[in-house]
Amino acid sequence: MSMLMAAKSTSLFSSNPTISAKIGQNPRAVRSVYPTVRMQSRVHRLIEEQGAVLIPGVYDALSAAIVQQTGFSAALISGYALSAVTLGKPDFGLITPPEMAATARSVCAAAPKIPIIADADTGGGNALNVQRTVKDLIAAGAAGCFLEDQAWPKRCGHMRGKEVIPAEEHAAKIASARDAIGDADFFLIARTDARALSAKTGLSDAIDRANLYMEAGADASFVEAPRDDDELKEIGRRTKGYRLCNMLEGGRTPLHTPDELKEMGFHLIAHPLTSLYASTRALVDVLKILKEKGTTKDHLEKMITFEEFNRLVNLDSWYELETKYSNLRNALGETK
Ligand SMILES: C[C@](O)(C(=O)O)[C@H](CC(=O)O)C(=O)O
Ligand SMILES: [Mg+2]
Repeated sequence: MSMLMAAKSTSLFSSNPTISAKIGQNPRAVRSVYPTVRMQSRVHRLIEEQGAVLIPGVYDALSAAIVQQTGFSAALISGYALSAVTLGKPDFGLITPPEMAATARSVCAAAPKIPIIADADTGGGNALNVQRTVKDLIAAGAAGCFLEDQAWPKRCGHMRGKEVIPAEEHAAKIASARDAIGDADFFLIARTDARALSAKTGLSDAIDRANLYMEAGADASFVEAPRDDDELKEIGRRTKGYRLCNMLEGGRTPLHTPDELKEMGFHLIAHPLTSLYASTRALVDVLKILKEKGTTKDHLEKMITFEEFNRLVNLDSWYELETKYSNLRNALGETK
């Protein structure tokens, strides 16, 4: 747990029937349920150190190990990418929370030095389901999650045909996630997909939702799929607290560097699909060559070498362990 603990989060929402009742009558009553100063998590610390944290997406242990070895200070497990590598299917609400938690376990083990943020999609149902989902991710070693306000089954934020649940219902899910987090070192990112719902009011609805979710207990907001730089800047000006910006190659939002996005007011810069799209491109290209030519002998530059790959998975350390225990076994045999 972080040494920078500023103040413990207080769980008033579930324990205070007056507040619960008020929230039932008036969604805005969720305001100030949580104190603004909460425990400093690993992700808070990174934001404080770097201003804007660049976070590539991963989808399995190997991609996570590569991200860590490349020197990134955090990674996120993309639901889109997990659906692709697990099922070979689009991000259409097909992946379940236990599948994400199982992936989080192997990803966190493979990249133990960096915080891992998991994509919790809609949290697996209502405010109660959210608690199981968040606790499973914490147990898996994750350092945070996204929780979005799409109706289930959800779909990728840059695809057409999205729907959202009422803002107050998602605010209650955020408050429930905050309760489930308790004192754990876990950063909660509330995402809204409302921008896509109306050309006229979508952006201001999304900004209002982001602010409501912050008041309900999120650590950062994530307005999905803004369409241009003016929208990015407006989100930076009008939403409270920390903000995530999603950089999807081929998506609706223009791509920018972390410095440019920091200038516009963003603190977490997600690149969820860079690894998936790059590895898929590489596979498509090299398999085409193999199919056409029947051999890769003139195209070895398309692949990592045997030596490089073995270094990546730290093969030497396994030889060292093998030697250590076979020496021990031999030494024990000699003392008989
Ligand atoms: C970030 C995201 O939730 C993911 O699953 O990676 C996706 C991907 C993307 O379209 O950027 C999403 O935005 O829905
Ligand atoms: Mg997703």
